[in-house]
Amino acid sequence: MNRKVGVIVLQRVTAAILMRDGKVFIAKRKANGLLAGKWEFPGGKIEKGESPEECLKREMREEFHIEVSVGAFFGESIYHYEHGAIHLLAYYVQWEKGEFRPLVHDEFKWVPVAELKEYGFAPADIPLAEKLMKVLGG
Ligand SMILES: Nc1nc2c([nH]c(=O)n2[C@H]2C[C@H](O)[C@@H](COP(=O)(O)OP(=O)(O)OP(=O)(O)O)O2)c(=O)[nH]1
Ligand SMILES: [Mg+2]
Repeated sequence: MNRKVGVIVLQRVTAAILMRDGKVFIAKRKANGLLAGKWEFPGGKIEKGESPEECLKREMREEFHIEVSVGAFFGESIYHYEHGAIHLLAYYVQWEKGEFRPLVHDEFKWVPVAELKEYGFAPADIPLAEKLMKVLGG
């Protein structure tokens, strides 16, 4: 369920922290639409009756054509955009099968954690990227 904070409703959104060989998977949002051209940890809005884990599996299938398993909770961030407030929930995910195919993003990349600061992330992601650099950035 989305959480109501006073009159504000937080839209719950999942984000995947997917690592391979010390690099993390990030994706660039489309050049048009919300947060155009910003980098993000891919995922999406949690639908009614869905757990965050189920949401991430669905989103990674819909957006990259891959199957993942979802591991530990990594961290969260609340951000108030003009288009609404979001509660971003990040989980470690593991690739299981399928070839990466960007179906809704303009681009994706595997980047060394220490280089995350060079990318223009969606504002809600910045605390998560910073946490990742602190935990894994070496
Ligand atoms: N997936 C994702 N969304 C993010 C991140 N950071 C961030 O601010 N957002 C915002 C953008 C949107 O306001 C909201 C939902 O993201 P989304 O556009 O991926 O939602 P979705 O996949 O369910 O797509 P749609 O059905 O709305 O088209 O969360 C992030 O790291 N990952
Ligand atoms: Mg999405």
